[in-house]
Amino acid sequence: MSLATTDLRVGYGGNDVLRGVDLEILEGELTVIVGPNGCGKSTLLLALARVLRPSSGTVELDGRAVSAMPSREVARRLAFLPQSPLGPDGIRVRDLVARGRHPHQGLLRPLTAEDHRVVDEALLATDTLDLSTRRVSELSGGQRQRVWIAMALAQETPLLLLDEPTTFLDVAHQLDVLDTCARLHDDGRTVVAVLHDLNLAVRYATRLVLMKDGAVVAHGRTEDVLDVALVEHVFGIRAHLVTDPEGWPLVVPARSDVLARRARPGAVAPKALPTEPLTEPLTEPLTEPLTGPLTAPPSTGGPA
Ligand SMILES: Nc1ncnc2c1ncn2[C@@H]1O[C@H](COP(=O)(O)OP(=O)(O)OP(=O)(O)O)[C@@H](O)[C@H]1O
Repeated sequence: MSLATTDLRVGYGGNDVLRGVDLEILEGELTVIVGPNGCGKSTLLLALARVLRPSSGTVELDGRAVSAMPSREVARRLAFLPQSPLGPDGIRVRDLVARGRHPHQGLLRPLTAEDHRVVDEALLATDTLDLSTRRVSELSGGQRQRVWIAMALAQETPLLLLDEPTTFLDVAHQLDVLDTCARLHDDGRTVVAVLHDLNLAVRYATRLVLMKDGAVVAHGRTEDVLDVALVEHVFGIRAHLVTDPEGWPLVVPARSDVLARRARPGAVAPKALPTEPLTEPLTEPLTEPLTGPLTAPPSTGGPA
């Protein structure tokens, strides 16, 4: 299952957002697309999923132009979770997830036992089984997001395109969703996800795509692409590349000029976890209270 774009230009109302994107999504890889707000990540996914028609260039799925493929055939090969999916009014969780089976069902045929098994599996994988009789409209943002992911999983496609699947999720559920992506990848599926958390992207992606201003500025194996100068260029920030205690690379933004004026490094020292019951607050007060205006330049000029 390969997906590739050639000189892809696509946008809205006659204005191209993507400015000639050449990209190959390799089969069996977990590709993560990162880039600043408005750079065209969602637009790229919409074009890959055949929702947006290119103004020029092509998107090819297994060597065939997606624009020439019937919707049902595309839906059997790729599942697409958009950024803000909309479901029918009043639909319940299980019924929404079951809609993922549509490309596999005959016209007006009821769900088979196999369909029900796949729906159950998708609900289980996204920790939404206990929500199955609830109305989707009455769920929290994070619960709803997991239900939509379940629907995409129920489609059982070799290729999954997920636009910000971790939005609205607390950190534990973000990890659950990304672990699910990693498991799907381990099972041989091709996964493409847009993520905003660069560090989670680096942990989970086997391939990384960096976008800026409607163009792909770098793509390749995560370890080859990850470069602090590139991250600084793409996001317009200053950053440090460090290693976390488990050996993972970690991109840490350098403190902003505003933060640099607010406190000196070490003013609030991290404290080890207490072995005794807490008798005092975890945060230590500043040893020297701030007396100057918040906007005053640092007296020391920053860290030594
Ligand atoms: N429906 C639309 N009509 C007109 N312009 C649009 C539409 N959707 C997106 N755009 C514009 O296209 C550009 C790219 O948007 P896109 O949603 O692809 O960016 P993104 O990288 O996914 O951003 P974000 O990280 O904020 O989700 C932006 O300038 C945006 O304003």
